[in-house]
Amino acid sequence: MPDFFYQSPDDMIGKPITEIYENPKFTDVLETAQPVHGYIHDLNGHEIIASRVPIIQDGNIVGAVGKVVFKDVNELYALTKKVDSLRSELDYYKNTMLQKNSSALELLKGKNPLMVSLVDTALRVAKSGSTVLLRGESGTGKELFAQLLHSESFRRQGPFIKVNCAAVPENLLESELFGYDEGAFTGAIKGGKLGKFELADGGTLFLDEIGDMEMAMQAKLLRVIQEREIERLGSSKARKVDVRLVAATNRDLEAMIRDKQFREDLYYRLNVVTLTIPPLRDRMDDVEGLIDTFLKKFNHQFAKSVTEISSESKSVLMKHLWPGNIRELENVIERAFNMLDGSEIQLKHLPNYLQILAGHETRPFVGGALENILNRVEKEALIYALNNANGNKVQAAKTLGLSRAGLYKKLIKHGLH
Ligand SMILES: Nc1ncnc2c1ncn2[C@@H]1O[C@H](COP(=O)(O)OP(=O)(O)OP(=O)(O)O)[C@@H](O)[C@H]1O
Repeated sequence: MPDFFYQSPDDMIGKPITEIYENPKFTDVLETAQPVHGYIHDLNGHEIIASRVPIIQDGNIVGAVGKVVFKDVNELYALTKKVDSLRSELDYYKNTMLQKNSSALELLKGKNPLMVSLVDTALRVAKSGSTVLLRGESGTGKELFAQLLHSESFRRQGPFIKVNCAAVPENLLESELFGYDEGAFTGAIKGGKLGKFELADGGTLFLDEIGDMEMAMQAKLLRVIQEREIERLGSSKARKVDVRLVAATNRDLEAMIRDKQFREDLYYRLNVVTLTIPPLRDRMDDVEGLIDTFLKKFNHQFAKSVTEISSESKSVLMKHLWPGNIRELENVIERAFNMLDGSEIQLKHLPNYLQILAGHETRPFVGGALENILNRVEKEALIYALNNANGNKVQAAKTLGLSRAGLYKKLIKHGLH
């Protein structure tokens, strides 16, 4: 315990506080009667975190108490770092738990031959430690594959850290990935901050939506992949990191390279092993199994016992093209759980855009001229995207990869405006 006052208690008792140490702040509390918690304060050369609280008797201030919460501000910074790292770990375990205790492997095992061989390849690749690029439409299960690559690797005891490159503002991504040293920039937390690369040391770093990373950041990432070391912002010290990289995207990276939006050299570094996850419409033989998985998951989550799904509903689910893939199917089942009161999912528990399929004899892509089929599919995708975005056209346009004007044109064409 540091000596804050450089005097013995006997020398201090009974003296005015202003004679013990220079602290006009402490006397504030006697005047304002307002408690202040957790402020950083220089106490005779020690940077502490303290609280001050008034003592009030019969409505009058009779004194005040000051309490040192952290005797050295660096203790708090160390704690913040620890919390940061624990939070990341917690996210990973929470996610795993949310899969209702099923491992990624259990979930990904399906009937579809394409998937069976993909999971087989993933299991082999998991052990190698090579960088993996996961490709596939949104909602196909790329993150689940990333978890599989981690949990089946020799790094499974290490951390699994995810960064969504599209969700972190461009100017923050660098410090998010590489961290920073104290004083790196205005507003930087004292004591610095660990980046995700360092947090993932000994484990796996999952870079989701890598196609949304800015070119300048891509160059920095490339350097880290090549050197296997990072430099925190504001530091010139290189730090070795032992991280297995898994990246994912639903973007057309090859087209982006042609448009000079994605670096070719980074592409080759990431593309050591590529796993392309098929869209759900190409593996309809897995739909039934997935429905069962989600029934179990939501029975558990909602404490219900839904055991049936009407044949009409089932046939609609087998007919739909699932532009939102497994995420869409999962949402549809979750929505049904919110609607039903009995133990059977019926047509009325499904969203409107699915109910209208009940009258159709076939899937939209069966029968007729290709142009008509594409039109039907397009219309369904529009309805789905709008529905999923709660009618928000800007968001729906973004999901569909259309400009706003482009979306309006298509809505008019299908009479959906
Ligand atoms: N085989 C599966 N069994 C059960 N749930 C699955 C399966 N595959 C995916 N899911 C679930 O579907 C949802 C979407 O999966 P995930 O987030 O892995 O997709 P994604 O391809 O990474 O999507 P995005 O590109 O939008 O990030 C998640 O809730 C996931 O748990």
